[in-house]
Amino acid sequence: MDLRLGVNIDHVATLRQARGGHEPEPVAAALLAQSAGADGITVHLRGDRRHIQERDLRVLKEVLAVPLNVECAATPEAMTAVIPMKPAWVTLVPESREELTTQGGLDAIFLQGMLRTVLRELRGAGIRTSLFLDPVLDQVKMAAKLEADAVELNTGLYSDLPMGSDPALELGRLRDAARMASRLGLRVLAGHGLSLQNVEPVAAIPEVEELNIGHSIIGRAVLVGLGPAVAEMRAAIAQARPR
Ligand SMILES: CC(=O)[C@@H](O)[C@H](O)COP(=O)(O)O
Ligand SMILES: NCC(=O)COP(=O)(O)O
Repeated sequence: MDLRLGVNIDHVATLRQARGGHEPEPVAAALLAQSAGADGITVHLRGDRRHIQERDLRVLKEVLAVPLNVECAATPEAMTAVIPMKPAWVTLVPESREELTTQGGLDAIFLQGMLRTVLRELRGAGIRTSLFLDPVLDQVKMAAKLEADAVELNTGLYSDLPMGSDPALELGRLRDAARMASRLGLRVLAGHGLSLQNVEPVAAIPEVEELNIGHSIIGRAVLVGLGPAVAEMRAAIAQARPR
């Protein structure tokens, strides 16, 4: 199975918001990433609107040829903002205002009642759904029970391992969760904190169809340009999973 690369462009918008102006333009970044081989574009519409804005979703939806995946919290406010934009995918993620970045996956077991309602609303609007989950088998089983289309396995714990520590346990959890999700008929994505240095073992998990990668690609793009940064990541993935 080919491994798709979704490029998250949130941090182009973070830089724009730092000055409150128009530059850099995240839509231009998305188009450049698309030309450089991104199979999809991901944006996270946070409740505090610290980076991506509704206007970005509107314009991205209009101009992109590849699927748009919008990450957001499972709140009425987010649904009101996102559903009318009709992105191809919505990924529900946990969110808290104080966090620097997403801390862990959704607790789909604890939140099952609320998630059932939100997933039904998204499906009713013709939007495919994904849950951002830690690689925990019971969480994956709940995603299948809730009839999500996909899970995105949180690679954050793996990515945050201190340099030199043994990644076997975290990679084992990711492999087991990916196998379980695929067996239950869910599409399997993975992401958070992936970089050129750590992507290969995750890309080698056969059930994973797509990786969503943002911060490291945009960080690299500041140095080498966005097209080369996307191309480098594609090459790293291809090494782990030859087409
Ligand atoms: C859910 C996830 O992993 C991404 O949304 C990531 O959090 C990027 O967005 P932030 O940089 O705003 O955390
Ligand atoms: N869902 C993960 C994502 O979109 C990108 O996360 P990161 O690479 O910015 O950590």
